Order: sequence, then structure tokens, then C-alpha cells
Amino acid sequence: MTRAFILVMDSFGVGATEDAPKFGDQGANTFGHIAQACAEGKADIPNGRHGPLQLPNLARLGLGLTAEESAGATPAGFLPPDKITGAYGHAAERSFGKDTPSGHWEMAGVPVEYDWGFFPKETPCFPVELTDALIARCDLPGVLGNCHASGTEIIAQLGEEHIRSGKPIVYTSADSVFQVAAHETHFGLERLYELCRIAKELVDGYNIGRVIARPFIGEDAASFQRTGNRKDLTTPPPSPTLLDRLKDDGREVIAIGKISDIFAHRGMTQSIKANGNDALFEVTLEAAKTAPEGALVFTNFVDFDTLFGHRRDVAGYAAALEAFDRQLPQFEALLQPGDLAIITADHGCDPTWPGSDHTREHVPVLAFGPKVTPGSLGRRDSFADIGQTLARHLGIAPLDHGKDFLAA
Ligand SMILES: O=P(O)(O)O[C@H]1O[C@H](CO)[C@@H](O)[C@H]1O
Ligand SMILES: [Mn+2]
Ligand SMILES: [Mn+2]
Repeated sequence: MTRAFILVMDSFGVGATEDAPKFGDQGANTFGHIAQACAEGKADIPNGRHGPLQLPNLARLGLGLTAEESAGATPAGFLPPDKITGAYGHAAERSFGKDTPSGHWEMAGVPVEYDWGFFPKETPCFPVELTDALIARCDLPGVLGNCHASGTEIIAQLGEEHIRSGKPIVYTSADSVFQVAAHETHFGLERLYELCRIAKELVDGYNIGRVIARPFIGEDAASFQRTGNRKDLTTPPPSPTLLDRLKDDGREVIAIGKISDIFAHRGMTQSIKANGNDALFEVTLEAAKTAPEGALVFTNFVDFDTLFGHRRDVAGYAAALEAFDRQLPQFEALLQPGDLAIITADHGCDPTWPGSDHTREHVPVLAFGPKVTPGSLGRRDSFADIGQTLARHLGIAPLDHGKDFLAA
């Protein structure tokens, strides 16, 4: 079999890039700082994980060595493996932004070398013409929020007022996003989705990458919880990606989790949703059993970012990494002789960093499979090297960007 797998550990950076100072992220290191906190006993969970970070399978694929090449030091308490079984490297991002679509499109061969629009870090953050148009078109009594915020904090602050007033909560972040939080039953899920469709039309004029519906449940600040019914309305990639090229060639492209949303539903033949990293892993294992010759299976493991990185939850992030690592051997056991798998990330989100935004970091590139020769791939200049390597592996024409890092 000649198949390809991309497993994206969303936000798992391995150290700041050269251009991190432009983003205020000099010194950020998602992996390094989690490992350090674990080694210092600061990421113990009662009746849960404790002590140094244990990622024996990722370490065997070269994670510790790639982190050392990226950041100049082996992460604290991270033991060198007896044997390396992967080809490991770290990649810098060419795209101008450190957001999820830019990271994923670039690894699929399309760097985003233009600026998205962003909303300023002030309150109100949205232009009054934009909120006025939204209020008029959706027949709203007004909006709440209208600022940069963490999605969980803002529903705790404004969720009760939202239920009382019927005003949706609108907010943004350092990403190019317009986010709308609303209660699933008091406001209504379908009504929220419709509002987001209209918002997408309105923000297209501001060159905003995504509108995200953020439904939640619960009756008071203490019990509000976001649900799996999040919906991302994404601007399509500016040119054909690896996924489009494969689909046009008649291949199976299996998008798991957020992937289809991230690519604006373009380029996949199947889209499978699952809530949470464990369920996403299960679906990925199923795909590894059934994907046909020539297929691409592309999974985004969202919890690292959404539940732990943005929430600045170091111990939770560490536990999620260890759970992912424990499941990896089951995946490796399903790889057929010609298969190639790549574990990577789309940006950083250092849970020890100020604020709640992503961090500009190198991402790990861990390539493995029965025929992969172990060893260092060094620093890659673009995430697009992943797409180019997979294009050659799967036997389609070269993409416009990226260098094949497994070329003979
Ligand atoms: O704080 P929450 O709502 O999770 O928002 C996060 O998720 C969005 C999309 O990745 C970004 O805007 C980021 O800030
Ligand atoms: Mn992401
Ligand atoms: Mn994120």
C-alpha cells in the first residue's frame, strides 16, 4: 500500500522561530515549557499524571532531538530514546499569520503570504458599520462583548446577560476571526448558525479568515460549557492544495475532525467529525484500517489547542500529550509497508505564555512508516515541505511550494 497520513497535534510548537519577535513571541516554546513544568513537579494532577513528561513513542520518532535542534536544548526531564525510528525535523512557517488555516494550508502546499484582516485590540473591536449591519440583518436587540477575549472567560462573564437580553456575544483574538458565542437553547443553535452565515458575508469585506459559531449550554456562569457544535466558516484556500490535487486525481481524501472546516470543505472525499482527541484517534485508527491505496488521511487533534493551549492549562496539555503518545503504537501497527505518516503541528500555543493566543513557533515534523530511514531532516524552511513530500510519495505532480524531504 502507498498511503499517507498527516496527524496534526494542533498547537504543539517546539520553540520560537526567528521571526517570533514580530509576534511578541520570542522565547515561546510549547513543548519545552510543558516539559519544564512537568520536570519541576508543577504539572501534577491529583489522581492523574505526575512528574516528568513521559512521551516514549514520540521520543522514539525523534521529538526530543528535533526540539533540541529547534530550541538549542533538550526539554527538561525528557529522556533520550535508546533507538530512533523516525525521520525528524522542525519547520518554520512562511505564512504571515500564526493561525490554524494558514498552518494547515501551508502544510498542504499553500503558504498564505498575504495579510489577513485583524480587529484591533480595543473595545469595541469591531467597526460600528459591521455590528450595525449584523444587528439589522439578524434582527438582534444588540450585541455583547465586542472585544478581544478568551472564549471560555467571556461566556462566564456575559453568558447570563446574553440569556436575559437575547444579545449574542461577539469577540475576536489575535487570529483573523469573528467569533459568536450564543446559548444552544435560549438563543438557538440554528439561529446562531444563520447569524454566522450572515456575519461571514459581512466580514468578507474586511478580509477576515473565519467566522466561528461557539454554542454553549448551562444556566449560569458556573455551569456554562461550550459544546461540540462549534462551526467554522472559513475562507477557501487561495489556490489548489494537496487535497484538491489528490481529489482531482481520483484519490480518497479522508478529513477527520476540523480538517474539512479548515479547508472550507474543499478537496476531501470524506469528512468525519469526532468530539475530543480520544474519539479523533479512534476514527483515525479506523481510517488506517480501511483507507484504500493512494489515499490521504488527514486528522486534526484539536484538544491540545482549544482545551489546554488557549486555556493556559499546562497540566492538562501534558496529560493530553501523554494520552496521545500512549495511543501511537496502535496506529503504527496499522501502517502497511508503503505507508508514510507525518506528525506535525500548525502553530504553537505555549500554555505558559501571557494572554491566551497562539505563539509563533517551529512545528515538529516526524515522518515514520515501514520504509522511512531514521535520521535528522534538520530545519525546514516551510511547512509546505510536508505537502511536497506527500505529493511525491503518493505519485502526483509536484506542488508549487515546498521541498521533498525524503527525496532519494
Ligand atoms: O478562546 P477561544 O474562543 O477558544 O478562541 C480560540 O479559538 C479561535 C480559533 O482557533 C481563536 O480565535 C482562539 O483565540
Ligand atoms: Mn490550530
Ligand atoms: Mn487555536
